Amino acid sequence: MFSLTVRDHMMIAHSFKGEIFGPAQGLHGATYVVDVTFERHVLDDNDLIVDIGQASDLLKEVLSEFNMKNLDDLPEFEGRNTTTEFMAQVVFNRMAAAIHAGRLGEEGRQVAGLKVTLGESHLAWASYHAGI
Ligand SMILES: Nc1nc2c(c(=O)[nH]1)N=C([C@H](O)[C@H](O)COP(=O)(O)OP(=O)(O)OP(=O)(O)O)CN2
Repeated sequence: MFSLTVRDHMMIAHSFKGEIFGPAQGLHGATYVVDVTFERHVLDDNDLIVDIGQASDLLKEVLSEFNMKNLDDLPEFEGRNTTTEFMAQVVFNRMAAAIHAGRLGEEGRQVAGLKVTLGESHLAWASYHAGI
C-alpha cells in the first residue's frame, strides 16, 4: 500500500462536559496540527497517489469550516465533546465525502483509505483511520 500525507492546522475554541476533563470543562483554545494520509494500492498514470497541491487545498477547505470557530456554537456538535479523537473522525468524514464527490478527480476515487491525525500538542495526538 502507498501512502501520502499532507499537513495543515486549525485554531478552535471549545469546552468539555464531564468531571474527567477538569479545567478543560471551561472554554479553552487549541491549535490542532492536522495530518491526512491518503492510501492507495496502485499509483495513477502519473505515479501519484493524489496530487499534493489538490490534497492540500481540499484539506484547507475542510478545515475552514472549523478554523477560528468556537465549536460549542456549532449545532451538529451539541451534546458531544469535541475531543481530539472526535474531531479526527469529523475531519475524516468530511475528507471521505469530498473524495467520493469527486473533489480529487476521478483518480481520487481510487484512494482506498484515509488516516486523519490531530495533534493537540507535541505530547498528545489522536487518529481515525479507515477504508473509504
Ligand atoms: N482523550 C482525550 N483527553 C483529553 C482531551 C482530548 O481531546 N482527548 N482534551 C483535553 C483538553 O482539551 C486539553 O487538551 C488538556 O486539558 P487538561 O485538563 O489541561 O489536560 P490533561 O488531561 O492532560 O491534564 P490534567 O492533569 O488532567 O490537567 C483533556 N483530555
